[in-house]
Amino acid sequence: LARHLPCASSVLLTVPGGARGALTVTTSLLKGLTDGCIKAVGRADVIRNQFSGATFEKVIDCSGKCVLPGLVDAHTHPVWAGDRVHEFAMKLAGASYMEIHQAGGGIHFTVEHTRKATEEELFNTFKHRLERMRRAGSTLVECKSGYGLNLETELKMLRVIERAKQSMDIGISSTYCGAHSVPKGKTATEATDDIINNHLPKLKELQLSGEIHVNNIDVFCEKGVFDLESTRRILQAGKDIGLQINFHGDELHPMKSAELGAELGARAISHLEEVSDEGITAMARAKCAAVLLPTTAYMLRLKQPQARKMLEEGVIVALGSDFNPNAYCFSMPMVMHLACVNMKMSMNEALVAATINAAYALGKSDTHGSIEAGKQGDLIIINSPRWEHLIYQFGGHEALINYVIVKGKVIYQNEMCGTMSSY
Ligand SMILES: N=CN[C@@H](CCC(=O)O)C(=O)O
Ligand SMILES: [Zn+2]
Repeated sequence: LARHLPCASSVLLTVPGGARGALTVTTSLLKGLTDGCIKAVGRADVIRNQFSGATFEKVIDCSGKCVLPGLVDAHTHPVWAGDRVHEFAMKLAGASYMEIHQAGGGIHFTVEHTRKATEEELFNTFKHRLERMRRAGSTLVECKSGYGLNLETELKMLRVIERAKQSMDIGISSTYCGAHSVPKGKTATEATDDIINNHLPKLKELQLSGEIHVNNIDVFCEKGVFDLESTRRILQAGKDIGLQINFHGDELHPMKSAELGAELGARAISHLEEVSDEGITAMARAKCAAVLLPTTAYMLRLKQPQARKMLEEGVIVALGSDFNPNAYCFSMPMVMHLACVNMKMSMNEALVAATINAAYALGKSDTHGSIEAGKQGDLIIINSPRWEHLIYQFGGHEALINYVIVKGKVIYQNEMCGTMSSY
């Protein structure tokens, strides 16, 4: 069924844990998704023989199309109320991200609105955003809390994420990000103590009772937000209750976040525009993934993270949309395009970063991120015989993504894709 699969990239081979893409597969057929998992990948004739007695609920003819792994978005902030389009105008007029933040806008603005919103309102907008992400090809998404900053609202956000995890056909890795900003009225040390003494024990209790299932702990390690010492304390306390460390670091100022993350055994660090050379070496050695966020560097006109140097040094480079009220982008195809043009990644490297390496950043590369027998059947089908069109057609994915399949179930079929290829 599948005519083309993406070709291998050397980056892929650096992924530890035996994770590989479908990229060594020279097959022309993929068939037989049951129990949500891929049963076999191989040549058409071999698979036909192997499954000659089997029946299929649905057979999709992929002649002239490409089958790719579902895209993995390794960094999003999708639960919030109140947009910040007015701040976009301020930034275009010259205000910096930190100027707006320090004047009480930015994250603080969103916190004010999110605290006031009901759980139902937050769930409805979140659901709609996840649907838009799926239509852009994402089948596994990391979702953060972080617009509550007090225990009550952080838990409200985590419950909303949990509800989507249980009820929607999309993979979610959830992240507690109570240290996204220092709440008004508290110092960073007071906020750190509150998180360690109140938030995390409650989280542990809810994890144990099975009410929520949080995967990662996050901190915004930045000058004027949480310094290195507070970051260390929070991340260590999160690790102690079983969460994977996955945090914001070295974005606007060099903080030695990468060095800290490598030392603490972080699974991933995001942003890294200001990472040091030593930080890059430490991340490569510690197999700590770098989650690069091209939309943010673009939107805020930041210096680009050094993707090429990271790749050359063997860092596992992943990509995320960073969807949030500052960077309003749902689309991993757009993110891959920006990564290629602005960060000088090749298209193969960008695809690897948006699939298997992003899955690695979430601790899920054994089950997600590539087309392999035994892995979860998360796929997208592109209406073009060359998969590179997904990146090349900037903003064109709406007409290119023909099907989105999660756990072997078609969850989106695009009526815009007729009989003609979209190229
Ligand atoms: N840098 C910190 N957090 C977000 C921005 C969140 C916001 O501005 O609301 C980010 O990853 O870009
Ligand atoms: Zn972020």
